[in-house]
Amino acid sequence: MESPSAKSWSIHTRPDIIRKYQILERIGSGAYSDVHRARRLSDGVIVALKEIHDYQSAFREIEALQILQGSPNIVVLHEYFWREDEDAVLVLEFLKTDLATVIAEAKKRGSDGGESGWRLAVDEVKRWMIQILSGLDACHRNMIVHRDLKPSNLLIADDGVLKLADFGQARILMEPEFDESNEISQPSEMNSSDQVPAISQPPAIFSGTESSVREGNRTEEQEPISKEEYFRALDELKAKNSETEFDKETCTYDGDTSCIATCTTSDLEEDPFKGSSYSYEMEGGVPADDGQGSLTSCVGTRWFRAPELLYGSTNYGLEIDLWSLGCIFAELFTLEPLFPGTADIDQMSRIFTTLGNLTEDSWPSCSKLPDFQIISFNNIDKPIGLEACLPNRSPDEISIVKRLLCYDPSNRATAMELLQDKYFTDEPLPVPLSELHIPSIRTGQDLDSPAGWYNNNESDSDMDVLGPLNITTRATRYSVQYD
Ligand SMILES: Nc1ncnc2c1ncn2[C@@H]1O[C@H](COP(=O)(O)OP(=O)(O)OP(=O)(O)O)[C@@H](O)[C@H]1O
Repeated sequence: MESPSAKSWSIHTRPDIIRKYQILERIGSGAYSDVHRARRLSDGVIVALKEIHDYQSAFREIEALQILQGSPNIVVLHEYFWREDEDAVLVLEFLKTDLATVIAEAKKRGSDGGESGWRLAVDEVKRWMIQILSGLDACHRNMIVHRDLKPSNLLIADDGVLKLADFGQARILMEPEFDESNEISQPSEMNSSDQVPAISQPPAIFSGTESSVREGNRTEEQEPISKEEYFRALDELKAKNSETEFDKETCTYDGDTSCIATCTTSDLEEDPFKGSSYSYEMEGGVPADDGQGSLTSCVGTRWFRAPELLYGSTNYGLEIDLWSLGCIFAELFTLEPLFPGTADIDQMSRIFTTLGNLTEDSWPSCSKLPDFQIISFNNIDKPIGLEACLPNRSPDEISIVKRLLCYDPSNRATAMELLQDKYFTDEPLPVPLSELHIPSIRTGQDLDSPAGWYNNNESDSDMDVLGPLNITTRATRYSVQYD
């Protein structure tokens, strides 16, 4: 596969795009995408053109965004261009900044001796949290698991509206309930081969238009569903997943998408503690979401990755996003990443050091996780505890993070449940959007990726306090101990 940079010029040569958009500067790039700011010629509106160099990511992003259109906290997809022989180009609403920048700026204000010190005001934090929860609730109501939630994927508009973005790793776990009143209208000019939900082959010609973008069929206004209903649906899904027929049509190989490494036995064959092991991209393509209904554990960004993914689970659910959310909320409270692991085992060590060992007591059936028998950690007698990681935060704030960072995924609070938490109706009330501090720029760096962070920060790891780790390797098993 060509590198993104090798292809990034191609958008300038696409007549279908330059006929409608004046391409301005490149504003960002991800593992498999280049993003340009552009002006829509018809009305001068500024948009973001996201050129995706990977078929699977493009497919996933378009599919998820079409389902979620209409949800206020999801990035708007205006239209897209996709021809068989070219990269997909998504026309997205342009969003000036992101939550990583909000956190970085607040931290900078603190270090500059600003009055708010090293924290975001509680009423602002609440407004950010509500928006993130609303966006995630929309995803989960549609059985879409985002799989890469992190502050830099939470984009922010000028008016303070926060939107979940970067759905390149998203998966639809099952079709949302069919609701006739929200039936998707296809544009008259599209024939059946153009219909995105049926993508299982490389696209013929896709040029979605605003009118083709599916109305979000479940939004915030919908009736809350109970946790029981939610997990019943999930159980049904998992049962369905185990049937080999499941998902044959839509499950294909990730290939070399922006897959972030997980703790698999193959990782362990290399030294997992190499300080520079920040290269997550899989070489040669890893079979992922294997077409047998299993999902890949190779998703997300390490710091926000749930324990079940670190242990190689391929049968996970929406709850992996809830773990990421717990990490994001903790970071909003402290302005520091909660578990900034330098490698997957270091990631696990940080989690266990804080929350205690993962055992059958904390998560019945955890020993069935694929890599559970392969890696063993020393017994941690006195975990640090989340309270210690969230100094000077209120019991309600700590409780919210605790409700998300549960080992047993079924114990994690859903986004909908958290939206009803009294924390959001207690004083101080969330500020109106207009009172949020919106950074005027984006840091331009993926501050919540290990590479970005380590380029910019001294390590203040709790592991430094604990001393170096000892790793004992046995034939197929790793044992991790603290000195
Ligand atoms: N709608 C948008 N408005 C403004 N900037 C955007 C928008 N979408 C993406 N960007 C910018 O482009 C960068 C890359 O986009 P994105 O994260 O969606 O791509 P990716 O290839 O999926 O990234 P990753 O490697 O993090 O998975 C973002 O960090 C952001 O700076």
